[in-house]
Amino acid sequence: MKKIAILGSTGSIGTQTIDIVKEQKHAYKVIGLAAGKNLEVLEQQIRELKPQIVSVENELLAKELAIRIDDVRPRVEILYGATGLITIAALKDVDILVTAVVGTLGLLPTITAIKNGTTIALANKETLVAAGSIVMDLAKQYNTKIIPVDSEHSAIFQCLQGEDMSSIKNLHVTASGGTFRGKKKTDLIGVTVEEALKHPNWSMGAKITIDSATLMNKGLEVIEAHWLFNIDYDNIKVVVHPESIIHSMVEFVDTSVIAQLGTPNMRVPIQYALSYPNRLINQQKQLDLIELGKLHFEKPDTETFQCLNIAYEAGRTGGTAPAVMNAANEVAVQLFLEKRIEFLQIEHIIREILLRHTVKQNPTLEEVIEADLWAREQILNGGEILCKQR
Ligand SMILES: NC(=O)C1=CN([C@@H]2O[C@H](COP(=O)(O)OP(=O)(O)OC[C@H]3O[C@@H](n4cnc5c(N)ncnc54)[C@H](OP(=O)(O)O)[C@@H]3O)[C@@H](O)[C@H]2O)C=CC1
Ligand SMILES: CC(=O)[C@@H](O)[C@H](O)COP(=O)(O)O
Ligand SMILES: [Mn+2]
Repeated sequence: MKKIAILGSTGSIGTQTIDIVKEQKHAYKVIGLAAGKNLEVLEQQIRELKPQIVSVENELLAKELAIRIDDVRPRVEILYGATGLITIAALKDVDILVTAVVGTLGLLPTITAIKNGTTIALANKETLVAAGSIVMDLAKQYNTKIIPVDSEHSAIFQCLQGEDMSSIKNLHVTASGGTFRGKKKTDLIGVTVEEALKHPNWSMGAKITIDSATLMNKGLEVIEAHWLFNIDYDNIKVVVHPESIIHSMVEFVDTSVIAQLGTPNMRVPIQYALSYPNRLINQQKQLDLIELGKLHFEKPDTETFQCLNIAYEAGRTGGTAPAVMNAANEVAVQLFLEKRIEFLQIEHIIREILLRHTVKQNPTLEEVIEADLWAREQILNGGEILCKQR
């Protein structure tokens, strides 16, 4: 039986991970859970799974949770804040840590788990975007496995099993195109948060759904693929595939292309990350190609959705550029979700912050964190004019 801990247990990836754990009771035991604010869902998870230790966003929530679960036996240790996440990541007897929080909040717990030798099922792509070089170097140094959960990277990882990495010619990362696929810049003026949150194929958390609509999600995934598979940016291609059935492909030097297919369902890559190197029988819907009939492919519209090229550029620049881009994106998306800026301002803000930034090459972890905080501050404290621009 594998012991697991989940950071972000109440979110989209977190709750689906728990569905799998409940379905495969014989295979997994949850010993740690971390959530933000959603005490209702967390309480339910604690009652069902009886973890040893949990964490929430702040002290007040920790106190409220303690009252809610006062009757639960054996008693559950309750922590909070960044220390709570790091303490759970540092647990010695966890076999797999699922990192399913959003944003660079996941960085320090991931590094803690790597140093602990705990296998990571990585959903939290922002960690690799901000500090890919540091994270991958540490994983190598501590001989810690990082297994991708992100559907595209899980697909590539599956396609690469038993393959020689030197035989890879190109990675082909598929993109749904997001909710505004086919729209032009003028169509995007004044689009609402509600419209942007309607992903055509996947039901996901708010931040990644907006990232998908701007194509920044694909940009983040290109950088994630660069670090996970050690492939040059020139050899990572993005193809729009509106059905999200092919989750990504690997093209080899002999022109063969291997793809991984499935219905758009995150439970499959999550399950694979947990059961790797084995596959477990499950109750998920089987893909029916005859029912589907056709699959489509097109070039990404990088004129309308500029975030994809911004990410390629930041990735190629390297150093602190991806961390700054990622932090600017996190803040801009949050401002959009709070209806404080327009959809099109997201890419404008990211570009502007990158222009203001002096890139530091080969940054230390502290310098990455400093760059991340600098970008956030630029927008939130000095960005009045930036955010008002329409
Ligand atoms: N959703 C998906 O299908 C996919 C997601 N990913 C990636 O996985 C990650 C998670 O995404 P998703 O599940 O959609 O996000 P959600 O927004 O649905 O979930 C985020 C989780 O993080 C928790 N959280 C927020 N703040 C804190 C905090 N301060 N301390 C501890 N926990 C906190 C939330 O808790 P609470 O709700 O209790 O506040 C929630 O459990 C992202 O990096 C995303 O890019 C990758 C591929 C697919
Ligand atoms: C499910 C998953 O992995 C998401 O990252 C998904 O890929 C988002 O879809 P887009 O292709 O629209 O970005
Ligand atoms: Mn993805």
